Amino acid sequence: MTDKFISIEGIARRYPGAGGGETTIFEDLWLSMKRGEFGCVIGHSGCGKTTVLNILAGLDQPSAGAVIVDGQAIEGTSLDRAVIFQSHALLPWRTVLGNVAYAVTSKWRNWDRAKVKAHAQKFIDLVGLTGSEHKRPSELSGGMKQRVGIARALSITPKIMLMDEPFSALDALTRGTLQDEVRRICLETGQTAFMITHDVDEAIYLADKIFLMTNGPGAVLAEIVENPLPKDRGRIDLHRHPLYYAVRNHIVDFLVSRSKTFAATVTDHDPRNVPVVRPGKPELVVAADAEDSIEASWPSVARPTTSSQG
Ligand SMILES: Nc1ncnc2c1ncn2[C@@H]1O[C@H](COP(=O)(O)OP(=O)(O)OP(=O)(O)O)[C@@H](O)[C@H]1O
Repeated sequence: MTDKFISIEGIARRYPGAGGGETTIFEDLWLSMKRGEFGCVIGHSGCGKTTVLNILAGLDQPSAGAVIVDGQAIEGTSLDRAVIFQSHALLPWRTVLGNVAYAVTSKWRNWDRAKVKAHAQKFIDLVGLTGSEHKRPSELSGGMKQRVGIARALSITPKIMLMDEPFSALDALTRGTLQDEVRRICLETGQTAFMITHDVDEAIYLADKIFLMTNGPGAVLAEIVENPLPKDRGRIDLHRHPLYYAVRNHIVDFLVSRSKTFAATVTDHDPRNVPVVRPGKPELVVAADAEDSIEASWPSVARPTTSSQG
């Protein structure tokens, strides 16, 4: 299937360097996602993850290349693409309801107050904040603020939800609960999501695809890991799945060693055909179209298989 809902096509980002030259953060980056997929980007600090997300959001422009979303090249920001940052960025003088309603009104300017309120309330309920509608951000915990950010993002029914380490400032318990919420909502609503994380387990729990970037400057998308765990995985027993360590070890090994040595050791890397890796999955899959038909046949652990993202 070649349904590219998001298509990042050969983007680069360069900045003026010291001494009049240029620093290339990343170059010739190609990446695609299907509608309803959850993608996570993993890579070391400075490789350009936030830059890629900002370009997708329309907050930054690539020095080369283009980004196509739902068949249209993106130009600037759009209510089709909602961003959730690490810091919640709520309006401090507005209540929970006021913050969400503000976003709703910016999308549907001709809606009357009752309609805006009912719509905002639906998303406040969805993220578990029923009863806190009239609290201001200063009266909320970090996790609650982030829930408001999620409700606000979802309330404008974006085509893509973009998240830049949304849970990294939260304690482990709250982070886990919010991961569960985001996963549930994305599965229930078919939301397409693109998220940056440094947390390997978070990526394995949430993502369908995990994009591995090498170290910058001059970073490249080295591999796309297709999550071999079943869709109905749970956070608590994730580590008990027979394929869990295969996928986890693969990603950790990339971060610990291959992300640093990639440029020197992989001489035939084709940025347009980045290897798609399925750790632990048997060597059955060749074409993306064939995947659905074999999806049910999870085996015991085998070695990783690769194809190309096409
Ligand atoms: N406006 C700018 N001018 C010059 N360099 C910049 C600018 N913005 C970002 N950079 C550089 O681009 C590189 C990539 O930054 P980016 O924030 O995208 O990395 P990241 O992978 O998200 O890092 P982290 O994991 O630490 O958040 C960094 O080296 C950063 O210093």
